[in-house]
Amino acid sequence: AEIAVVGLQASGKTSFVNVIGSGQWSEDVVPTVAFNFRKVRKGNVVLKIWDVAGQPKFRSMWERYCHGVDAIVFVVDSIDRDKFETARFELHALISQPSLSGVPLLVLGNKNDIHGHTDVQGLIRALQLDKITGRPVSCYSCSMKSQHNLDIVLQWLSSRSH
Ligand SMILES: Nc1nc2c(ncn2[C@@H]2O[C@H](COP(=O)(O)OP(=O)(O)OP(=O)(O)O)[C@@H](O)[C@H]2O)c(=O)[nH]1
Ligand SMILES: [Mg+2]
Repeated sequence: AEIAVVGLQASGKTSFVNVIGSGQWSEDVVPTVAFNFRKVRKGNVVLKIWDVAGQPKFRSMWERYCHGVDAIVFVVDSIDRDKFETARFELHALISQPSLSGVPLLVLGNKNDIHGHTDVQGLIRALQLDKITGRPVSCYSCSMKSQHNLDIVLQWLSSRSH
């Protein structure tokens, strides 16, 4: 399956790819410039992953990397409520692109190892995920640090392969 990982800066996209790619968790990850590409083998599934940068100047590139993938993974920092509104805006702007119609969407509420994080119900409300139609949409709360829920995330991604 080919997957694009997008979301605001510091939400944990590169951490996600590192953890599922090599099991490697680190506190210091450098902010991504443009994108990284990585191939990850899980059982008999190969995931081709575009890890795209989240800083504002890179967001106009998201659509290009999402075009033609089997799934879009949108990572949210579930502790950083001040950024939910921007995340909602960027997510809806992205998926409203005609070129991305119907592409399955997985929203990850990351950093749930931190006390006070927003749960799945809160994320669905804050990001208005219930307004998204015409594609499969799932939302999980997870942590790259503790690896909580990464098994179901991988299962979801593997089921997108053909
Ligand atoms: N506590 C905690 N910190 C996390 C988690 N995931 C990522 N981080 C931290 O969040 C910071 C940003 O992580 P990155 O993976 O670089 O974020 P990114 O989304 O790739 O950022 P850009 O490349 O700038 O778009 C790093 O300091 C990580 O260690 C998590 O699950 N829990
Ligand atoms: Mg990154």
